Amino acid sequence: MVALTSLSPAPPRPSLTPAAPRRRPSPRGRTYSRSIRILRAATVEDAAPGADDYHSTVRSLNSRGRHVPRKSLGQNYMLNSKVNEELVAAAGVEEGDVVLEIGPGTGSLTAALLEAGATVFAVEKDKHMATLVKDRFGSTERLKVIEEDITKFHIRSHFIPFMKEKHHATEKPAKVVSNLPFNVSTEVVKLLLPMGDVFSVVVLMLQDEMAVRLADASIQTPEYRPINLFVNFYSGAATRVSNRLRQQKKEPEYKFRVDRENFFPRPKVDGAVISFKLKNSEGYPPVAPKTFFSMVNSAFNGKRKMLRKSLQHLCTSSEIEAALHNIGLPVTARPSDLTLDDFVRLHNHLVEV
Ligand SMILES: C[S@@+](CC[C@H](N)C(=O)[O-])C[C@H]1O[C@@H](n2cnc3c(N)ncnc32)[C@H](O)[C@@H]1O
Repeated sequence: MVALTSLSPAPPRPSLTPAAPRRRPSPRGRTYSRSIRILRAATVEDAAPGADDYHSTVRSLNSRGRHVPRKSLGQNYMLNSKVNEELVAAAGVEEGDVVLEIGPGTGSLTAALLEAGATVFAVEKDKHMATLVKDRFGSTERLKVIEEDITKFHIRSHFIPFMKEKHHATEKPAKVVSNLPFNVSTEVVKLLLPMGDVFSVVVLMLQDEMAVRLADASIQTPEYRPINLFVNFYSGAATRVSNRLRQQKKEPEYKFRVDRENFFPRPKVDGAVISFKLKNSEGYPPVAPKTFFSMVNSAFNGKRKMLRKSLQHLCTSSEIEAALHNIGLPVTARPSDLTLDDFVRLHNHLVEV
């Protein structure tokens, strides 16, 4: 039986010493990793119906022939129903909410969302898991399962009509709650954050390291990257009041760490839950996102270079120096010295040149 550890609060984040994988010889003389051994052993276990613990997860996986979790699809299933409940609570899901869930897997988080009274639109890439989750909740009208790859799926054209139908006349925005496959998390974050007209809150289980980088990276640190500017552009408090509000409540919010022992099979890294409050377009900085992020990416291509050098394809270095001077920054500034507001002002000065 795998040991489940409880949720760990966000700060401080103690470092964990990963347990050495236990191995035992297989009947054919090969060795199985611990997770596969657990999968085999559990087929004979009796699980409490409906409980999303280790036994029921494995039972679901075995229900239509033995299904070995696929690493390429980031199939690390949640064993701890408490974590699912915390994910649902982090998004403030309530009766009547419409929620997008990416990768329902065995449906353990889906069950917690339905239990909270939500209507769920679930997108699952694995045909086997999509069928499994459809079978599990077959009779409810509060669930739609689509077998698709979220990175290729046109969310707007499928989700908005569903949301309108389920919300009837209300204008209430939807939410996203998901235990994401770690391998597509950056792509999914980039896909979802600019959708503030559809979603108010996005709560995701990510790799802990990524959640920390998104929530904590500040200027003049090596972790500060274009993705942090992207996150601040599309989520958090509106720019005009951002600095003051951010001091009151950090955005995005790192909610809690989830030890790797809570997943099956156990990944090599811990997970963490992060919450983004999406802005709608009135809250975006006053720039065209396409040209703005093209400038930001160019600036960070030469991360250690001064902006007067790395942005030379846009303007002459003296024009860049003048723009930096005009916005109150040293002419020798590097990209990691600039906040989102600084970049916006620099962009607008350079565009006007
Ligand atoms: C980390 S598991 C989470 C499963 C379940 N929600 C849970 O908490 O146990 C990720 C799930 O996402 C699915 N998945 C992987 N890549 C996907 C993609 N590109 N689009 C949609 N689903 C995907 C996997 O098949 C798997 O079911």
